[in-house]
Amino acid sequence: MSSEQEPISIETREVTKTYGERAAVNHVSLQVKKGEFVSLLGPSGCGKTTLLRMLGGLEQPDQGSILLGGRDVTGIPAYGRNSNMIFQQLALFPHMDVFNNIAYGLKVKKLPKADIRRQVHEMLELVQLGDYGRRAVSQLSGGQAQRVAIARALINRPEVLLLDEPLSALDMQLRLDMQRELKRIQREFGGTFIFVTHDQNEAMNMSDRIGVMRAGKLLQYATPDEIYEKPTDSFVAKFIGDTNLLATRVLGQDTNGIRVECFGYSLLVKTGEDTPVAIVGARHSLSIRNEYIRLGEDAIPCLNKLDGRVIEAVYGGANIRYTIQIAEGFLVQASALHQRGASRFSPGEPIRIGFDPEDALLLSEPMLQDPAQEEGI
Ligand SMILES: Nc1ncnc2c1ncn2[C@@H]1O[C@H](COP(=O)(O)OP(=O)(O)OP(=O)(O)O)[C@@H](O)[C@H]1O
Repeated sequence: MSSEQEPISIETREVTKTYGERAAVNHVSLQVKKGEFVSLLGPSGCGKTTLLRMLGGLEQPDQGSILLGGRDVTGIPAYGRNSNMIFQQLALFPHMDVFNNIAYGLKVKKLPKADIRRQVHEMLELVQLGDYGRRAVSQLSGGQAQRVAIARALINRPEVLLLDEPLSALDMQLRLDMQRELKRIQREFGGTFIFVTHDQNEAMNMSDRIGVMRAGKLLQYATPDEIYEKPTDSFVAKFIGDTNLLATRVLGQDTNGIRVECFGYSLLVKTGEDTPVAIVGARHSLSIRNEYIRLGEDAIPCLNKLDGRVIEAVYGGANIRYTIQIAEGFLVQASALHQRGASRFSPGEPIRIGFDPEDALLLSEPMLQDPAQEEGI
């Protein structure tokens, strides 16, 4: 089946929401397929929560439309939609036990008691809290409370479950456990989940697709692999993973690739389907992931080689992170696997670095400034 034919769970078409003068969400179009786990990722204030709230009917767009299960639900409030939402504050009913918290949605629908009991038990099994039905919610750990909130949100079998940073209040270890747990639940339940986070690792670990947002715009919507390997612009490249963005000028193009100039070096870059058309003299950012930079003897076979000096070497367990100065104002960050017996380089040491054309990506827009500094990330 082609991706065009796969059923769409939820879709936005050119959705815009403005507060005062400012578009919190600006002409965003995206499609989420049934059974997908999608993350909306971006720095604080980029509009992720506003978009999620519009998907759930808690806010209404000023422009554009939203389709849920193929039906236009624009303008329909949350209670009229077959979606459900989990927030960072879980808001479990404190006076009810776990069973009754989960059963609530079915009781409102006035389902027969036996059906409610059976479905609540199925949900308790799904979230691995089989014996906790009679437990007061005040006696749950943070992770258990999360599971109850998930079970309560799923019991009505929503077309889509919307999650607004539900793990951000948990400590690191529990957060990692809950990431795995949430993925397992989503797989077993077979539902569509849309998850808001500003944590790139969380988004990379969990998602089938990630929507990267900035200042209300959806910059890129693709699989974690694609976003990492083929970011569409310097903001995405910098926000996901660690990368060097070099300011370059196109010298020319031949069958081997595009040749660019950077601080007096002539570098060869591979052309790909997304590579911008090479116009001689045009300025483009070149993105090279820190881990794709080879150091010392490893740089010898590389087609692009530069000479510099180690400024800093930071030991990080599995990796060593080097800052290398190639020229005044030209610093490169490299991350080398820390293996027993492998060469290590010390601050002050001259060093040769290299990279192959296919390990660098020429981005379509010129580098004006460091996007990470601009956003304060
Ligand atoms: N009810 C509102 N009234 C006025 N402005 C709002 C309102 N809700 C959000 N905004 C503004 O819209 C922009 C996007 O906010 P939103 O909460 O969607 O961002 P976010 O990416 O989820 O950020 P965070 O990660 O900090 O929650 C921000 O500039 C915010 O101040």
